Amino acid sequence: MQAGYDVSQFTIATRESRLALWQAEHVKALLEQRGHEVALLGMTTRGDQILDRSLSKVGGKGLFVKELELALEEGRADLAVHSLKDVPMELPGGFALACVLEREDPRDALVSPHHDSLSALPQGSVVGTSSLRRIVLLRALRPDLRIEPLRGNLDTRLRKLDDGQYDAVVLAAAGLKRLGLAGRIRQLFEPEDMLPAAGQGALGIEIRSERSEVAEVLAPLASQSTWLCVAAERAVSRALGGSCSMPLAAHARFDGEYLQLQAAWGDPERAGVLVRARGADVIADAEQAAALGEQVAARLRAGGAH
Ligand SMILES: NCc1[nH]cc(CCC(=O)O)c1CC(=O)O
Repeated sequence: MQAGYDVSQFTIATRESRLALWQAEHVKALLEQRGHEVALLGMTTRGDQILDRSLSKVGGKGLFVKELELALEEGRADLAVHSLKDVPMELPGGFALACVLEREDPRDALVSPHHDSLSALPQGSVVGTSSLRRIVLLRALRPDLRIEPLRGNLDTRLRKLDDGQYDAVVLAAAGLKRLGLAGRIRQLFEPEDMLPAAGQGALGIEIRSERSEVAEVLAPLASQSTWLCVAAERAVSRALGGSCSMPLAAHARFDGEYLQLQAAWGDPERAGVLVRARGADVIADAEQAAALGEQVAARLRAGGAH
């Protein structure tokens, strides 16, 4: 144990969107069940403030985590809870992903006031999303749709849909379910049709690497099977230098022995160019999972991804 830290009491740094607060409260409750005292430190990040431009244009995933990392660095908080999908592949020096919790539904969902599925949308309907991954995958399924930018937290996106600005929007099922909004889902896309982003649906807990006593407290919250899946998914993204400006999808399934990994890459410059690759192997640890991810990334590259 390190001097100067009280290991029975923890502060969680969190963004203040309803989803981020739900996720932080979830981890708080899990730690409290184990007898720890936990406080939340809410903060606004640059990613929450910039709502008029797509993430890929303003600096990517790191925008949501930097302020939280500063709080960890300055000792104002001991851990930060993130949607793993928003966590960059390489953390800055001194920070570590201590724990990944069991994944919620990793699928994308269609929400629409008047239509039951993507295929039921009339020709030329307006679909809202700013995710480059969702844009290229939607184009592959329905080239006739008009895809319009949509940013903001979940509540903002649903409000814009309800205001009539879009015929449908595509959102992560996990966020909707966590906020009690599962009733708004009209269609859950099978991963084969709309391959999820690396880490989608999983929560990751970040700490300062030197705080091994915090890592020990978090260890019992971890899911080994989710850890192996996201190790493979994130390795695909890391190998391709993935960022928000690259349309990239990676999704793994693990049956306790065998890990199946699928990935897709779209050309940001040339609409319609979509490369898919897959791989599978018996996997026993995160290094092997990452190696499988690198293999699948190499297959994407061989198919034209760069
Ligand atoms: N990029 C924003 C974001 N980050 C995590 C989630 C949802 C929940 C998750 O994947 O854990 C969302 C919303 C969305 O993509 O619809």
